Amino acid sequence: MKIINFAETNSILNQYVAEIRDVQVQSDRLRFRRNIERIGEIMAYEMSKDFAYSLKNIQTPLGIAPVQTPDNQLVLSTILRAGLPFHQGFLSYFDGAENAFVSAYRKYKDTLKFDIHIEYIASPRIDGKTLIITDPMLATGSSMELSYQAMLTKGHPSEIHVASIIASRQAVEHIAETFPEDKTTIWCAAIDPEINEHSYIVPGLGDAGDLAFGEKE
Ligand SMILES: O=P(O)(O)OC[C@H]1O[C@H](OP(=O)(O)OP(=O)(O)O)[C@H](O)[C@@H]1O
Ligand SMILES: O=c1cc[nH]c(=O)[nH]1
Ligand SMILES: [Mg+2]
Repeated sequence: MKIINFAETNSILNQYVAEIRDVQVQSDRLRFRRNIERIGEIMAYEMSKDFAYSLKNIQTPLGIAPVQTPDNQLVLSTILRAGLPFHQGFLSYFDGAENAFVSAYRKYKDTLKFDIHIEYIASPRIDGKTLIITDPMLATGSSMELSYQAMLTKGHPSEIHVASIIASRQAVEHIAETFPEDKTTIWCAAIDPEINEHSYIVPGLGDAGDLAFGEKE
């Protein structure tokens, strides 16, 4: 399994990651969502370098221009709700992609224990396609794993890209154990060392869904 961690390279992306983590800045919801979207845009651009390309001859008003363009059939899937602005960032670049949406939420049994519930999936067939699953937070990795299992009811992709912004070390290990080794790549902007007793990433950024859209009751 390939793991691409953008924190290992200095780029402007680090500024956006710093802002979504920063308690003084992250409460500006518009900026929070836009930063997540911008990280999605940059990640999409970097990911596009991994696709398969072929030469097309493009008719311009003055002649024929040879251009290498990607041939992958993309399915851009996200996990509601925090995934929405991240998904939008990818979609701004991969505008021809098909889209899938999965709902996954933590149903608490008490303050510490919870199950992940998947209640909604809207997806095209994914057989032989490049599946990109976006979710800004990978804490335990369970939402990502169960969403992927739900996507498999729609077929088998030829390759899988798991895209997150902040992943815990534990989640990266969990994805490595539960996704097909030979066709999965994990893309993230940071790998944080731990999760706490509430399964929140530390230092992380807090609750991405609440920061983007407001607290749930
Ligand atoms: O790796 P896990 O331990 O499964 O946790 C990560 C999940 O938690 C967040 O969603 P959340 O459940 O907070 O829902 P929300 O997007 O509606 O806020 C996040 O967007 C992931 O989907
Ligand atoms: O740290 C975490 C864990 C789950 N969901 C979040 O939004 N943040
Ligand atoms: Mg949340």
